[in-house]
Amino acid sequence: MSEKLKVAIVGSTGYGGIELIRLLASHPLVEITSVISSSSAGMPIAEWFPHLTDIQTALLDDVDPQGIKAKADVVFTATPAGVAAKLAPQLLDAGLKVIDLSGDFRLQDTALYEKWYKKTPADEQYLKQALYALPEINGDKAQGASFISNPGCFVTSALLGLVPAVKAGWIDPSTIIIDSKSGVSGAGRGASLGTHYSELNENFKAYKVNQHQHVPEIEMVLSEAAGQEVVTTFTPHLVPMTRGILSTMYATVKGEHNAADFIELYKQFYEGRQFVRIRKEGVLPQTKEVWGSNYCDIAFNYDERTGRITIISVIDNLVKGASGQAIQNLNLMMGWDEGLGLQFVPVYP
Ligand SMILES: NC(=O)C1=CN([C@@H]2O[C@H](COP(=O)(O)OP(=O)(O)OC[C@H]3O[C@@H](n4cnc5c(N)ncnc54)[C@H](OP(=O)(O)O)[C@@H]3O)[C@@H](O)[C@H]2O)C=CC1
Ligand SMILES: CC(=O)N[C@@H](CCC(=O)OP(=O)(O)O)C(=O)O
Repeated sequence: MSEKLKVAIVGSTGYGGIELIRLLASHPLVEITSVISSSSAGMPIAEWFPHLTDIQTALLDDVDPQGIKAKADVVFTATPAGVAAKLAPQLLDAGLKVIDLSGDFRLQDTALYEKWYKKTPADEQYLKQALYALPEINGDKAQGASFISNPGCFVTSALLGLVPAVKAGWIDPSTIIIDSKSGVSGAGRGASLGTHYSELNENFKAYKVNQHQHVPEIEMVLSEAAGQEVVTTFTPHLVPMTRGILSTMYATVKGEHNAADFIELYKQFYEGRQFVRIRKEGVLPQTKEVWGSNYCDIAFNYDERTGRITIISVIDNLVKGASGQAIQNLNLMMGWDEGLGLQFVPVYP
């Protein structure tokens, strides 16, 4: 058998990094050769995360681009906003291929990044090198890429549900409203006031209404699909569950199209793609039905009284919303089947 591709993970002790380790452990063509930590180098990762005992026995490495290059060919950066903006250029200069899970390279417009992320943007020279890749929408461009920017979790759930209808001109893009609910692992592993148990348990709240950093990313892709500038209303919510995003999208239908027509349109659009499943009419998706998997399940309801379509999508934020999608992008980058190492049946119940 030919040698496996060597990959490294920066941010391996965070939720996205730990999920990369879980998923890549059964990837047939990939070997994790370095797990990296900015705060705990030298420590065995399994000591911190005992669920990795006998699975990932390596010691955590330093964040050292040359050292990473000595061990790996591809590196995932699963780091907080602002970190990859500085680190990815060093990794690229060291000769590594990079897949960044953060928002640092998703927006080409640096002023837009500064406005929504409130961080210093990446150097434009490196921004231009990044390919923003949502596999089912523009994944055909990923093969041979050296630097991929992975989409956001809310963004993935919203765009997979909206792009086919926008591209077909079946909905009025100016009427789109996106209402998303996320499990708390979406906020990462770090403790914060808003995410600890007694604040979260038995609670349900909206946050960053029309101010979430995913707004410009959603609008960037919808505008391209529509061929005109699209602005949207986006409200994220935090739900007291660990994993999962459910997005409900509303829009006014243009022309005569009912739910059955939408089902047919989406089936055609996603034909041959492994990870988008279109539901039968009346079978609404639940987050549990994609838990631990790379699937995005989508359903439709058309209301004749209002002329609006309601589109509901579910994903696991840590898989299709982050690490699974990053591996799907790695597969496409390498020219492999996009589903390699990702064909998990959702965990149920
Ligand atoms: N959680 C989710 O559902 C999703 C997350 N994302 C994005 O992916 C990225 C990672 O998210 P997530 O794993 O949840 O976040 P976490 O906060 O759980 O983990 C981030 C990790 O980054 C490491 N880190 C922090 N600062 C640095 C630094 N200066 N240099 C190198 N490493 C650093 C930390 O580990 P250490 O101290 O060991 O270095 C930490 O464990 C974020 O940008 C997030 O927005 C995107 C989609 C979904
Ligand atoms: C529940 C929760 O807090 N979710 C995170 C989404 C994290 C994410 O996807 O981060 P990027 O900015 O890298 O896209 C949030 O709302 O900020």
